[in-house]
Amino acid sequence: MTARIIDGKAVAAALRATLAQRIGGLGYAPGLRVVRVGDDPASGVYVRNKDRAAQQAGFNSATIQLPEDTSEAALLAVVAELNADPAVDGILVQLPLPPQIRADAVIQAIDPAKDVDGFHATNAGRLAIGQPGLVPCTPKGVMHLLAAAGASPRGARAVVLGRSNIVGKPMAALLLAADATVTVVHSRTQNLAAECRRAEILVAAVGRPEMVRGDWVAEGATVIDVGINRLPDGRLVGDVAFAEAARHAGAITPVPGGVGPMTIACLLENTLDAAVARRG
Ligand SMILES: NC(=O)C1=CN([C@@H]2O[C@H](COP(=O)(O)OP(=O)(O)OC[C@H]3O[C@@H](n4cnc5c(N)ncnc54)[C@H](OP(=O)(O)O)[C@@H]3O)[C@@H](O)[C@H]2O)C=CC1
Ligand SMILES: Nc1nc(=O)c2c([nH]1)NC[C@@H]1CN(c3ccc(C(=O)N[C@@H](CCC(=O)O)C(=O)O)cc3)C=[N+]21
Repeated sequence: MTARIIDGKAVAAALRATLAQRIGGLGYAPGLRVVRVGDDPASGVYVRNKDRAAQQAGFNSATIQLPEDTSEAALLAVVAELNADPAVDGILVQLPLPPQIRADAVIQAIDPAKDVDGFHATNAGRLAIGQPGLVPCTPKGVMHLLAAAGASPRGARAVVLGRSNIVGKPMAALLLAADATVTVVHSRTQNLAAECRRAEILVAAVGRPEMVRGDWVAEGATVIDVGINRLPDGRLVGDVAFAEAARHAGAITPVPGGVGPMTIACLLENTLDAAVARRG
C-alpha cells in the first residue's frame, strides 16, 4: 500500500479562512499576545509564522519579547498586565523558558479564560472530565487532521506514543472523548513496536527523529507525526521514518507541512473562541 499524504498546510489554510470569516462578523479584532523570553532560534520561526497567520486572519496579534535574564517575578508581572487588559483575549508564553523561571508557576498565573495553549490546570481538568474549555493546540489540530482524512476515532484502536502534558496526555483525552480505544505508550513501555502495530490510528509525539519504523505501522493505519526534530545537517524530520511508514499506512502526515501548521491555526481558533466567550 502507498499512503495518502494528509496535507496539513491545506487543512490549516482552510481553517484560517473560516476563522477570518467569523472575525469579519464580530466587529472587533480578537487580541493575541505571545510572550517570548530570550531568543531561541527554533522558537523564532514559530513566533514569526504565528504572527503572520494571525494578522492575515484579522487578529490583533503582537509578540512581547523579553530578555533572556528576565526574572520570574518580572514575567509574572507581564502576565498579570495581560490578564487585566480587556483587549487581550489570548495569552501564550512560549516554552521552554530559561532556568531561572518555573514554567508551571507562569502557566498557572494565566487567566484560564485567556489560556489559549490550554495548559492551565483548570483547562486540563476540564478536558479530563469532559467539560468545555480551551484545548491544547497540537492535539486539537490532530483531531482536525483525522477528520479531514476521514479517519473516524469512534471504536478505533488508537495508540499515542508519548505522555507529555502538552501533547500526549491531552491527545489521549481527546481521542477517548471521541470514542477511540486508547493506549498510551512511553519510555517505560515494553515492546513499543508491537503496541504501535496494533494501532488503526497512530499518533507519534516523542521527539526522537524517525523512531517509528515502517514495520511498526499496521497495513492501512492512519499515522499522525507530531515530532519536529532538527538534524545536525539542518533537515527537519518527524518522529516517524516517513518513506518506510508510507509503504504501510493508509494515510500519513508529512513533516514539515503536517501537524505544525495545524498547531498555529488551532491557536488562532482558541483565541477566537476565547474572545467570543469573553465578549460575545
Ligand atoms: N507539531 C507541533 O506543533 C509540535 C511539535 N512538538 C514536537 O513533538 C515532539 C514531542 O513533544 P513533547 O510532547 O513536548 O515532548 P516531551 O519530551 O515532553 O515528551 C516526550 C514523550 O515521549 C516519551 N519518549 C521519549 N523517548 C522515548 C523512547 N525512546 N521510547 C518511548 N517513549 C519515549 C517520553 O516518555 P517518558 O514520559 O517516559 O519520559 C515522553 O512521554 C517533539 O518532537 C516536539 O518538537 C511539540 C509541540 C508542538
Ligand atoms: N507555549 C507554547 N505553545 C506551543 O504551542 C509551542 C511552544 N510553547 N513552544 C514550541 C512548540 C513548537 N511549536 C510549533 C508550532 C508550529 C510549528 C510549525 O509551524 N512547523 C512548520 C514548519 C516549521 C519550520 O520550517 O521550521 C511545519 O511543521 O510545517 C512548529 C512548532 C509550538 N510550540
